[in-house]
Amino acid sequence: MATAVAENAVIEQDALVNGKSFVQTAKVIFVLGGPGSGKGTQCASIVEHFGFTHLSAGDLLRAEINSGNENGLMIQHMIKEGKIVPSEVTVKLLQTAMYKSGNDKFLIDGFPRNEENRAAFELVTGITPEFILFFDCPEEEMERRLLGRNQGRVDDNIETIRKRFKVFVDSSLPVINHYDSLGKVRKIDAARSKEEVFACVQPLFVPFLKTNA
Ligand SMILES: Nc1ncnc2c1ncn2[C@@H]1O[C@H](COP(=O)(O)OP(=O)(O)OP(=O)(O)O)[C@@H](O)[C@H]1O
Ligand SMILES: Nc1ccn([C@H]2C[C@H](O)[C@@H](COP(=O)(O)O)O2)c(=O)n1
Ligand SMILES: [Mg+2]
Repeated sequence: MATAVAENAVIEQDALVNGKSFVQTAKVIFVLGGPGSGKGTQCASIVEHFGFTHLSAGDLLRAEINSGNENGLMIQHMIKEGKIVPSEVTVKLLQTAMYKSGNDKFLIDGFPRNEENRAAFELVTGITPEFILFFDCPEEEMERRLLGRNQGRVDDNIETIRKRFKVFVDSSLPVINHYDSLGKVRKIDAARSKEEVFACVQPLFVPFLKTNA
């Protein structure tokens, strides 16, 4: 409870930065793609070259499990089952992380995962994404990568992986299609090497480099 109050204070305090609201200055790119398509891997390279803050919704939720917070057990269960955690939890975590970062350029990885995520983020933050970076990869390749990832994730087992694939097709692809209808999707063939994928990603971020002019 005390933590929630403190986090709200951070958000309210930071409503204006240099006379501009955070919403007016923040640049957000949603990074989407199936489980194992390489979102986290590519985000790490984008951060290195373009100074974005990388916020993985999955990582924030996993951190919450270990924080002793009241939602921890619920989140753990949802992740083990490959299900999507209620938006009010995830949006709050993202919002807090954005304000705390002090940055104004964000890669939001693995979010929005469904229509509820999308609508809640837009309603609560008022932020419209610059574009959606979509890593398109066949399931067989994603499955191979996830089974070889070896990071001790409770959801990197074949049973949960199959559930996550189904949730991606049923709930996440419609969100990508929604943004596509608005002309906001930048689709990348993610079935190639990490370097080849990044070579396609890089030009999309050049406009976000700060110039001295
Ligand atoms: N282009 C690639 N070629 C081969 N392996 C890759 C490629 N990109 C990432 N990987 C590997 O695949 C695994 C999954 O990558 P990563 O964690 O970036 O995927 P993700 O989309 O973030 O997955 P999740 O949705 O489960 O978090 C990692 O072990 C990573 O090293
Ligand atoms: N918007 C989100 C993002 C993630 N989760 C949960 C459910 C996912 O299977 C899990 C792992 O996410 P990943 O690290 O693969 O991006 O986290 C969610 O509920 N809502
Ligand atoms: Mg990831």
